[in-house]
Amino acid sequence: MRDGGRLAAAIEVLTEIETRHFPVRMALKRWGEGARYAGSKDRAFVSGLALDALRRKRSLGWMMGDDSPRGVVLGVLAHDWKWSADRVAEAAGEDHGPGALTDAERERLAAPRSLADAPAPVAGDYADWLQPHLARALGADHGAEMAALAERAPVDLRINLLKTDVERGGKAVALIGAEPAGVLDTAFRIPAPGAADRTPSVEAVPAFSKGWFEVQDLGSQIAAATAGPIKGKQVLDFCAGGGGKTLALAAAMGNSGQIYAHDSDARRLADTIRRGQRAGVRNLQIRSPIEGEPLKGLEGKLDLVFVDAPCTGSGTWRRHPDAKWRLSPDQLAKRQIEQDAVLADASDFVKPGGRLIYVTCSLLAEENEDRVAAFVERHPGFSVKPIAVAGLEQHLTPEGYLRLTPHRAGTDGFFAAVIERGSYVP
Ligand SMILES: C[S@@+](CC[C@H](N)C(=O)[O-])C[C@H]1O[C@@H](n2cnc3c(N)ncnc32)[C@H](O)[C@@H]1O
Repeated sequence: MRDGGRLAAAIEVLTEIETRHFPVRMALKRWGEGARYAGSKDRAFVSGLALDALRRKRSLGWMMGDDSPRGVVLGVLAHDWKWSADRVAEAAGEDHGPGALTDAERERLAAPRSLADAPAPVAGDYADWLQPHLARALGADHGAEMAALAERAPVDLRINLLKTDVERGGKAVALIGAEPAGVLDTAFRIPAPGAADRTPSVEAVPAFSKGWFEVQDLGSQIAAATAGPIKGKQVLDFCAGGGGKTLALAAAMGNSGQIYAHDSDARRLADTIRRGQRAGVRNLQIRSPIEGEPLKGLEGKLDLVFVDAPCTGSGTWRRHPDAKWRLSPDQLAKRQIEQDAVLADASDFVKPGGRLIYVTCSLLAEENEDRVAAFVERHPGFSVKPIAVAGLEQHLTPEGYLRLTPHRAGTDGFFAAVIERGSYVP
């Protein structure tokens, strides 16, 4: 495909998302199915362009004086991808392109409106209603944090110590451009690809098939690391989903003790079995809701119950930029109700003296500190225990919670709190 056709395709995908409310992955899939002539480079170009447009929809719309899919796509090319105005004009005017530039578009490409005059939610690319929530959670940094959240994300890898060591694993992932990510020895990073470039297909390398590494955001790896030393322990991953944290916890356990993976959605656990086998995990039991009462008998028995709670995912908007435009105040309120319920349910399984770890990939205090406060208020037998894991100090709040944000930590946004159950049982 020539560039003009690729631009037109990205505009078509964004229009489908706007008018039919499709998630971006589905809109891209539908376009791809109808575009058999498109090669892998074309697909990477179109998806990169559509995702970048979603990341900076409001700020680029402001700069271009046009927040339609076409206006924002032209804005990405000129202001993010740094194409010259002539190159944009040439591509737009090609056969199968989105149509020649208007005089107003040429003018805005050459002299965009200044973001210094834009309201904070426009400059920071988020919905107006989120302003007080983000200002509360991120304080004076919130402009820089939202700018970082509108960037492309790197690909982070976790070396799996059940199958290899950091040295051998590190050499294997160096072949796909990964370098140590910092914070954890086992974390490696492939920088985000630029403009129309593709991320290397990490799952195609032999070391991946051998289970030597997992693809996992550094923030998610650090959230799992808040568990500290857990060799030989009884651990329940209460919201295990596809198993990202389960596998990280299992690696820390070194196949000693027992890890149970549970989720209220049985379909989400299906992948966890396969992933656990590839990763060499031998102490994993899947507790699926298909079994009726999957956790019966574990009440009050676990050393650690890990709750990777359902949340707005506001910390992951670099990877899922369409989700930030779908989030509504109603959904935020609904997630909080679910979080209170899930914490209360999970707490039944913590043994006296054991720990509950509450994690979200949200930046919002309403889903984080507020939920922990509400839980300990209703459960007097539990109290917050400041996280004390070596190497994580710089990412802790004064209360001892983990708070990761894209600008400060270079990760997805994550929150974690350790809550201890008192050892006295009346
Ligand atoms: C953030 S995701 C988990 C991601 C997963 N831990 C990982 O690292 O890949 C939250 C999960 O919570 C599950 N969930 C929602 N409500 C639940 C409940 N009441 N009990 C258990 N799991 C629940 C969802 O099905 C979803 O898989």
